[in-house]
Amino acid sequence: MSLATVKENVSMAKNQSNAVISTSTVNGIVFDTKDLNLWYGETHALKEINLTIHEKEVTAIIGPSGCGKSTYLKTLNRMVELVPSVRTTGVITYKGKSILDKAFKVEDLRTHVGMVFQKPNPFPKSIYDNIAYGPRIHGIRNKKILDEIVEKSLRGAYIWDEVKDRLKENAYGLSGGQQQRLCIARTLAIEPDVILMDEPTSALDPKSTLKIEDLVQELKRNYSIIIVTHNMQQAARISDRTAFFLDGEVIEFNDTDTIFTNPYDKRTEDYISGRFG
Ligand SMILES: Nc1ncnc2c1ncn2[C@@H]1O[C@H](COP(=O)(O)OP(=O)(O)OP(=O)(O)O)[C@@H](O)[C@H]1O
Repeated sequence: MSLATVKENVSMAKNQSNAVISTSTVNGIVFDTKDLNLWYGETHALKEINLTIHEKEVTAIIGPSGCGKSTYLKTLNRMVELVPSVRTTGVITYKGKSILDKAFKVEDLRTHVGMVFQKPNPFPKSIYDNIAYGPRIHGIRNKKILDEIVEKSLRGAYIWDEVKDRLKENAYGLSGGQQQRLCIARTLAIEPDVILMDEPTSALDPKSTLKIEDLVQELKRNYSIIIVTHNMQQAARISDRTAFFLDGEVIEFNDTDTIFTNPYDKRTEDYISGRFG
């Protein structure tokens, strides 16, 4: 049984219990955020956020340090709930279903929404086991199927040729750039729809950064990608739409060309031209 079949069965079971994750988007929108506010204790970190994330596009989130970029990203897979003092108001829908509802199981959400972090964080396991980890959790034990998933995921993250002869070696033996592509492959192995990337290249050298940027361009054929970046050139190079955050608010959200060539808000212009941040 493939991972896709396992997920389909889970989805069908959910169907019967009324908490469905649909496979199709509503008007090509994967995530729709309406009037989202978030507080960490007394800190009002997100203020009236309204944003739509479109299918099979790259959406960049830019803005100065502390403006709420990572917080927003982490609301989309509900990782932010790990902070005990967090409180939210407003609505986020994923393919039409409200994900902040308690009825929406966070484990289901995370099989559809993968995440790649700033620092590559492979498990202290072999390259093979890093990729097979998620599918095994989903109950896949068949060696042939696992082999196929491992190869497909590593190919998908453009690292197969570099590691195919050393799958049994510990992932810590890879370079930083290779580790980050391995982590992307690990995300692909759970067959998500959406990949969240929180400054995925900030710990990498320019060559590895370009490889990840090329990879993102390839991945958007099959996935919707949301990337937080401090690197303005990167946002301009690889994204279709860009949201500019400032002090917890979305100041401007538009197609990337417009944001970088003809922003309507002076604060966006000042930020992208390096006057602050
Ligand atoms: N776990 C937390 N507990 C309390 N406050 C937090 C927590 N995480 C973030 N904050 C606060 O929320 C605000 C937004 O932080 P966030 O990390 O989302 O910003 P950011 O734009 O991603 O910053 P950076 O670019 O520096 O990573 C900041 O004021 C920050 O101090």
